[in-house]
Amino acid sequence: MKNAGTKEKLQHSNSDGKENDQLIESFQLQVAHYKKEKDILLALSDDITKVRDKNDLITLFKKRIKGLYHITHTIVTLIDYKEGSYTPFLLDNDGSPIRSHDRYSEMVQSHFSLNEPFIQTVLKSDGPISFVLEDIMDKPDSPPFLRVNYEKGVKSILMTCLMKEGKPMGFIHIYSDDVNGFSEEFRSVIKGIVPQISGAVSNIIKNEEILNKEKEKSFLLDFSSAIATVKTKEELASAVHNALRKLSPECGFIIRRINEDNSTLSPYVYHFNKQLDRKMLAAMEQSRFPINDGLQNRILASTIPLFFSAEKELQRGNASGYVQFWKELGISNFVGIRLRNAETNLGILLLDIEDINLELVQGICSQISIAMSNIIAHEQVDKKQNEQAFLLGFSTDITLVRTKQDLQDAIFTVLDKTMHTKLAMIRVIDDDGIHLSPFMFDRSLFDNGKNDFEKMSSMRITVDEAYTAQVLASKDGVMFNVEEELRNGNDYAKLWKSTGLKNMYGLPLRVNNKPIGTIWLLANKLSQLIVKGICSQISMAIANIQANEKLFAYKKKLEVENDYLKEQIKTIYNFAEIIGSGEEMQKVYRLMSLVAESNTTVLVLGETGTGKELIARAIHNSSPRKDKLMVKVNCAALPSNLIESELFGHERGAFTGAIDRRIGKFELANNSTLFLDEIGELPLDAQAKLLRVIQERELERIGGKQVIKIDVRLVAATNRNLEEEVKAGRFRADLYFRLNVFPIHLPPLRERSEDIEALTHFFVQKYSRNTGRKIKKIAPRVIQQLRSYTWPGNVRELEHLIERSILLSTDGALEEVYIPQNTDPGKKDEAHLLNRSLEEMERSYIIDTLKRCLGKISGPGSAAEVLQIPGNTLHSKMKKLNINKADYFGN
Ligand SMILES: Nc1ncnc2c1ncn2[C@@H]1O[C@H](COP(=O)(O)OP(=O)(O)OP(=O)(O)O)[C@@H](O)[C@H]1O
Repeated sequence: MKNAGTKEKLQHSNSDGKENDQLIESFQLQVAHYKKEKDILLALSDDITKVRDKNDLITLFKKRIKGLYHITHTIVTLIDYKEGSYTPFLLDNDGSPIRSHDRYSEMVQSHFSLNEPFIQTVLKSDGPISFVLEDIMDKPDSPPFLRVNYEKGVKSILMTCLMKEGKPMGFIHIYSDDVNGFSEEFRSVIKGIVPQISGAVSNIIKNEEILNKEKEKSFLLDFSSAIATVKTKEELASAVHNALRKLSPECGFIIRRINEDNSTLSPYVYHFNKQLDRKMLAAMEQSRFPINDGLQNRILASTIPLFFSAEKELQRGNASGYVQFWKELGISNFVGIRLRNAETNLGILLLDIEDINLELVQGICSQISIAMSNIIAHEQVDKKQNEQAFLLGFSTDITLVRTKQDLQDAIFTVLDKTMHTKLAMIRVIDDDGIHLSPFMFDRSLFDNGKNDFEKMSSMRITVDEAYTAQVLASKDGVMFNVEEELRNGNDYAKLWKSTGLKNMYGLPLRVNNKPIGTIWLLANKLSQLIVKGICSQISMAIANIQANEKLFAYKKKLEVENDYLKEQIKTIYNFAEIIGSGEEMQKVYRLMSLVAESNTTVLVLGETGTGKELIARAIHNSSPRKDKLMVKVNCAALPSNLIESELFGHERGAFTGAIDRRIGKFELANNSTLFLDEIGELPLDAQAKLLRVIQERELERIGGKQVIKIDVRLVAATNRNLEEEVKAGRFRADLYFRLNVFPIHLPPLRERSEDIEALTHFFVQKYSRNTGRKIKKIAPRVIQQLRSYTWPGNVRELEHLIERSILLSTDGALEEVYIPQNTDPGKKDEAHLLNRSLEEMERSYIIDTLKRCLGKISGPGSAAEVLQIPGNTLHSKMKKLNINKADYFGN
């Protein structure tokens, strides 16, 4: 249009030379103008091609365009079609007046509507379009930035669309403080460079996207390597905090974990940059927030992060205290994302953030989920190990339990201190099999409800009582929720409630699968493993205490009926082959007579050579099983690889070398007695197998499939201190329990020197017969010598000594015995002796001798005779050394 007009003018002014000259001049000016415009365009387009990022573009506006034309500032906005708005993308407004406007930062962050008439005009215009601000700024719907500019002295604006693939992608806004600030040339230049600037902006956006993607990738890589080393909750909290800080410095977070009840969530780890009220925080940490609160359940069900407003949640009626808490902290909006490993929901992540990069947060969440599953798995393993260690400790404590008081101490220590659990009651089933009597309880528990407790604990209930029956019928016990029971009208629950604990656990106590009572524990929570372990230990201990109590009662009774029983022992039980009638052996006979006829397991304890096997045989021979042979296993003599096959037998081909089927000792002893000699020597793995067979009273041969029921009475013997062995971990506590049902202690020979004479006669007779040397007389000196020796090898040693001495005897008389001079125990004593004064040694030697001579000071068989000093001398020595009757008859 412009060119056509100039040509017309040229043709009209041909007649007038001056006018013509002017025209030519004007034409030349125009041409010069176009040339300049073209040069500017060329130079600018050259510069635009070099634009790589936002800064380059800003420099282009700031330095190049501002250098050519008088403008105040330039802004590039981008269109968001989804939102129907446009928003600032790039600002060249360094020295511009509007920076000092109050609403400047608001403008920079605003999204302006695409629907308003002003911007619609720009969109429809073919090329740059300018406006005088005063004309348009106050029209309804005009964008506020027009007025903001005007208020800072800006007068006009030139706008043009940036295009991408034939569609507007944004706008260039150019401002001037002159009402007619935009010349034709300027418009033309801007129009000329718009396509290139559009291209440059597209490239910048693309580059920024790539850059952001790279940043995300490296962020996630950093986070994943930080989280790979996380082992504890604390480390997880700090890894998440460090990562989130990079995304948004003020971002607080909380991870909640789904509780074992599967219906609530509790805080797991968290971090807030706010000042938190400690009390509130502690309350929050303890809380269990129901999953189905309309927020947590939505997060857990959603594959994508969800945005929430605290205010709206409260309006909606979300009753979970945490929303109010968050609001009070000043958190108005937050994002919730589920934490899930494989198909399992672990918990949720809540972020105090308004704007998030979805992909990034999802990446973070999957890393957190993995770390969390690992930590939980670790925690579970630790917990199991602790529980097992705890049970082991408990089992050692229980091993030492002899009395009710011991058991009470052990239980209270363990339950109260370690498990935060209270023993409400142990009831045991009476002999009638119907009633249950209170056995033990923690009185302190019921301080608030003393009367109720007295009333209830004195009640003798039966096995049919509803709660007891339910517990006895259960496999692993029943848990009663105190509140629920209270609502259901359970009379006991009032009492339970007074303790402040949440649950009552009723558990059956069983020995050999036979119910012996119930135990009632109050706790907030109890682990299955611990409950089971403790119950079986306590059951065993109660059974042992009961057996001991019965034994004690029997003993008492026996003392009263001593004479009668002595007679009975003689007539009914034939322990003829056992020599010794002193007080110590009488005690042994009494115990034997008590247990012989039953099927009770007997544990014979005593030093080597004290006659344990002899006692075992006597018990068998006095039992109803006497018609079958007693089967003996020497546990110390079994090669470890054959123990199992020896005890339980094997099938043909069960292992290399198993050519034939073999019947084990257990099977062999069916309906008879199995004597397990030297049981303390049995290796631990064999102990476990033995325990199983004893418990279940059935076995399978190695390599066999058939379960064989056995009816075997067990008698075990050892010269070891099994309690010590249990403590040292060499003997299983549970096996010890099974064996220690009825212990019989055999006294060492040195403690029953009153039997030495009878034993000597017995062995002299036995070996006279065997060797054909008839001994008619034993010198009294010999007996004295034998009584004064300590007999570390006990009766066996005496037996061998007599056998040897007979061979060396002459003339049918035993005049001499060859007692060893130095024995090991003597050596042990040496060190002890060296530390004692001569007087002390003399004193204790005289007391020992007096004891052995049953207090006889002078005359035949007396201490004076043994010491080879006159009786008077011994008397005066005793006086000098202050030896009284009580010293040698005291114990
Ligand atoms: N009171 C006794 N009367 C008669 N003989 C006895 C008596 N006590 C032990 N003996 C004899 O002493 C020897 C050793 O006894 P036994 O083998 O029963 O002892 P033990 O305690 O089982 O020994 P170890 O612990 O070494 O196996 C046997 O010959 C036994 O007959």
